Amino acid sequence: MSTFDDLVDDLSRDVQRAQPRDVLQFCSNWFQTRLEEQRTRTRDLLARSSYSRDLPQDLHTDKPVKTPSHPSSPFGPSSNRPSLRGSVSFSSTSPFGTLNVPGNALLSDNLAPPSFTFDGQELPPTSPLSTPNPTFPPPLTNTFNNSSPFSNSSPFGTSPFSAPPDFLVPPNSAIFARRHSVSAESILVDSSTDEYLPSHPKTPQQLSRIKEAITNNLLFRDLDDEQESGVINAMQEVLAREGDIVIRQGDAGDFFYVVETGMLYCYIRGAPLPASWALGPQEPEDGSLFASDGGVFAQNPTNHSEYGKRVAQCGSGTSFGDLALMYGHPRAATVLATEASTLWAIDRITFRTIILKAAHRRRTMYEQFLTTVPLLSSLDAQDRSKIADALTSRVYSDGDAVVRQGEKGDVFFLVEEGQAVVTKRQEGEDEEAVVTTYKKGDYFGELSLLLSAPRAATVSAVERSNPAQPKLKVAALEAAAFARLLGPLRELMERKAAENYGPSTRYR
Ligand SMILES: Nc1ncnc2c1ncn2[C@@H]1O[C@@H]2COP(=O)(O)O[C@H]2[C@H]1O
Repeated sequence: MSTFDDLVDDLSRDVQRAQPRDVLQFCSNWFQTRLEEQRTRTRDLLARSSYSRDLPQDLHTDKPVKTPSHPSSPFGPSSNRPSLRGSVSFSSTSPFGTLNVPGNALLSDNLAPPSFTFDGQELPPTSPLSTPNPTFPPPLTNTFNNSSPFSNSSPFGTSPFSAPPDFLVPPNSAIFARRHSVSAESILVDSSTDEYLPSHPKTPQQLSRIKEAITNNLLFRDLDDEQESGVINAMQEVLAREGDIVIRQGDAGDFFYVVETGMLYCYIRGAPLPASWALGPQEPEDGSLFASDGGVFAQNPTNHSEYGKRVAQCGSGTSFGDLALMYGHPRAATVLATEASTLWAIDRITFRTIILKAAHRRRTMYEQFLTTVPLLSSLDAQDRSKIADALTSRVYSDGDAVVRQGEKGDVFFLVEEGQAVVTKRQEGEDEEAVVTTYKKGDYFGELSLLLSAPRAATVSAVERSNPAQPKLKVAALEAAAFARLLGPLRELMERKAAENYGPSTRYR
């Protein structure tokens, strides 16, 4: 098949899938994106390799246009995937598979790959946007290399799975790293607004179950009401049986999942992946949605004989499956239901056009704010982006305390809007005295984190004299993120503490 034929097939499939209102614009964007992606990949490969013979053939020159020997539908073959998966189909054989459609060009050029290790340890994949998993098992020792994820003995000859890097490059270190922030890598969000978003009607009971499941999920924190209902509308209830393989490592990303009930384990195995996996997800013969692992995991839950080492677990309220959709990589891990689980699946388009876009908007807003914070002026834009991704906003009513003297401190705050007042009770005194006030761009709450000591003062929202003034709004940074992201500013904060606070602080 010629490159032209491949392109037309892929475009047709994507037009059919996206059902754009403005078809011409969609096609124009589509080709433009493809062109940019191909050029980017060529540049990347050239940068990595001094020998052009290492480049995949399609990056040198297009294959000649051939007249099809038989008439075929411009919309190509339809997916034979089960219903859930069938709603977004992928070509597993085309080097221009649909992961590279407009809006899915997730990897931009000139990216410094994020750190793959943390505290000297290699870490399993964790989404920067997902709810942190408190029960994370021990760190994974990564055994991946940068060659194809699939076995070289692939029976598929020149299939893209055994070819040199393409858009389906094997997951690089980025995928496996604990991502401390989205901005460690560039994520291009979909610009198109005319994407067709699926809608699956829900009963009131289902709606309240979903609401409950997403309450503490960070991925949903940036959504306004309309966006949230768009996502909820698009969700499909999926029941996974014990032993079902919901996601298999190396497959293309199609859905993102929120766990309502149940438990799933994530496994990673070293490369090369079995050649048979290159065929993509196989439809289970018994007609069920997911293939089963046949109970193998029960024999050794921490080390699956086929899927590798257990690296994470996902219980109620958590989510998984976002990385491949965000970064355009193959699935970084296999996710297996260890008990009957109720999941809510969100398709790739909805995930990207609503959830990622909201996250992106939020990040831009924080990045802008952080440029106004004097404390952070020595940091570069990338460092500020990382901080932006770790922040969450909180708004306080007049008089409400953000932190109280004597309490344990595990959060650092930046004032986004409004004013705060600091009061402190000195030793031997009953009365609290006002010691200072804070305005936009100021920070507080660093002392207890720096000193591992209780809060040294109480910080509250001021009583506003004019209700038209903004309420106190602060951006909160959890202790772990504070240590990680503001570590370089420790000395500066200590010096400021010595200058600004009374003798009760150790820095004086
Ligand atoms: N005089 C002060 N003494 C101690 N903390 C102060 C003072 N003025 C402002 N603060 C801030 O109030 C915060 C209370 O929580 P932390 O002790 O974590 O960090 C403290 C400082 O950021």
